This record gives sequence, C-alpha cells and structure tokens, in this order.
Amino acid sequence: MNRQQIIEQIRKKGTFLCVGLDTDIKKIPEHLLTEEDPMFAFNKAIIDATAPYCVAYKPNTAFYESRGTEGWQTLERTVNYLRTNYPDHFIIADAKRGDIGNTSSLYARAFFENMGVDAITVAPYMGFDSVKPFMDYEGKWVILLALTSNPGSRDFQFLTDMTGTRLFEHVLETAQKWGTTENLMFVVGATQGAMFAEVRRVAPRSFLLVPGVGAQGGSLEEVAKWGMTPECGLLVNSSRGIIYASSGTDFADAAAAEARKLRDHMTILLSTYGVI
Ligand SMILES: O=C(O)c1cc(=O)[nH]c(=O)n1[C@@H]1O[C@H](COP(=O)(O)O)[C@@H](O)[C@H]1O
Repeated sequence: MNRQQIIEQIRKKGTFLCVGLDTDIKKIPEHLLTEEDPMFAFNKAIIDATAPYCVAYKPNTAFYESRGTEGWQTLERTVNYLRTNYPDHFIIADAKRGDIGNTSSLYARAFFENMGVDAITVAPYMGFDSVKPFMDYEGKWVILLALTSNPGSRDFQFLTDMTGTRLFEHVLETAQKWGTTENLMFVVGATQGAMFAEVRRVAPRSFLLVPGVGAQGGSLEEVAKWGMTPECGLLVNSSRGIIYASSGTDFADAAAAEARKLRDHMTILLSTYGVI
C-alpha cells in the first residue's frame, strides 16, 4: 500500500486508527479455548468487528512467537485473512528487528516476501546497513523507532550532543536521508504529548505510528494537536484498550464499540485540522 492509498483510506473512513493485535492466549475469552486455533478465532472476530473503524492492523509478533510454531502459524493465518478479506487495510508486523546487513535482509525476506505484510517496525541503533535491506522492497515500509512511549525512552532517546540535539532528533534527521516519505515512517509514542511539535520540526511530512493511547494513557487530542499534518500523517494504535474491552462472549461487540468511539473522535479531529 502506498502513501496516497493510506491517505485516501483515512479521508474516506474518517479514521486513522490502527488496531493492535496483541493477542495473549491468557487473556482471550474462555469460550474460545475449545477452538482449533483460539488465537486466530479471536483475531478473526476482532478484525471482522473493527474493520470499518480502522485503516490498519498491527500484530505484535512477540505474542505469537512466544507460542512457538503454533503461534507463528496463527500470525501467518491472521495476515492471510487480512490480505484476502480486507485488502485495503495496512498491515504492520510489529517485530522491532534490525541487525547487520545480511541478517536484516533475511528478516526483510521473512516479513515482506513470506508473510506479505506492508510494514515492519525496526530499531535504528545499528545504523544504515541494518535498516537499508528493509528499504530494498518496492511498496513496503520501514517504521523506525524514534521516540518511544515507555518510561525507558528517557534513558537514551533524550541524550543530547554538544549542539543540544537529542538522539531521537538525530534518528529522525539521519533516517530521512536513507528513505523517503513513501517508504519510511517513525514510531512516536502518544505519551510524549507536546514533543510531537519537536518531531514535526524535524520530520514535517513523515507518517508517524503512534502507540500509547488507551492502556498507556496517551492523549489522542494532544497527538492530533501537535502531530497532525494536512494529510493526517498519523496512524494511532490501540491494542489492549480495544481487544480486551470485554472478556465475555460479547468481546467482539465490545471491541467494535471501543474502536467506533475512537473513530468518532478521530473524525472530529480530522475535520478540526482540515484533513477532511
Ligand atoms: O512499536 C510499537 O508499536 C510500540 C512502540 C512504543 O514506543 N510503544 C509501544 O507501546 N509500542 C507497541 O504498541 C502496542 C501498544 O499496546 P497497548 O498499550 O496495549 O495499546 C504494543 O504492541 C507495543 O509493543
């Protein structure tokens, strides 16, 4: 999916929501445990219920990898289900990869050729040759960690050099020389609030993947105020806040209600800031 297609979907549906498929076997409703693949049954129901309210899905691979072969198959099944039934939704593998060049190129093959996702999250700290192999795939996206949502983001990402430039600003600035706004996005946590203004100073047009609303307490209002561009430029993720809205048999309806609530808020923000 290219940049223009993402923007078109956002405008058409009035939403920039990404639903996080952080599917934890210990948290899914009990009645699904008798299914042949309970995690897939859960994902399928969540996807069918939330698809009208979002433009993207982000399975976090840890939840699947922790289940061994079975989990990896569930992940592949989920991506295939999305590809076949919801071809207009953007699929992000949240895998946070990155290694020396020849290793990164195999990670890229695993996720882009074999699994067929649109994008993968990548850690920037090993530099150009660790990121570049992911950018060699036409039509695919790298989503580079810039300013993360967690408390530990303060440990390194805010360190300054002699000119006062912070590490996350270096990441934003340097990585834009490696890729373009057509194949490179950045992760900026919703919990970073007004820091979005600083991010936009360095990366005015880049799409940002924004996790941290919902369970981590980030404010959608603040993110839009400081981070939204005339083309939106945001994909805001919520995982637990949507998929675990209920642990009963009504889990899919409850997830749909949470996603709809976010969509309604997003439509207002898109209109307030002149995107639609
Ligand atoms: O790359 C990410 O998606 C990510 C980066 C970040 O800074 N913070 C962050 O929470 N995430 C991911 O976004 C999701 C957030 O989930 P919830 O807090 O349940 O909405 C998880 O899959 C995290 O791994």
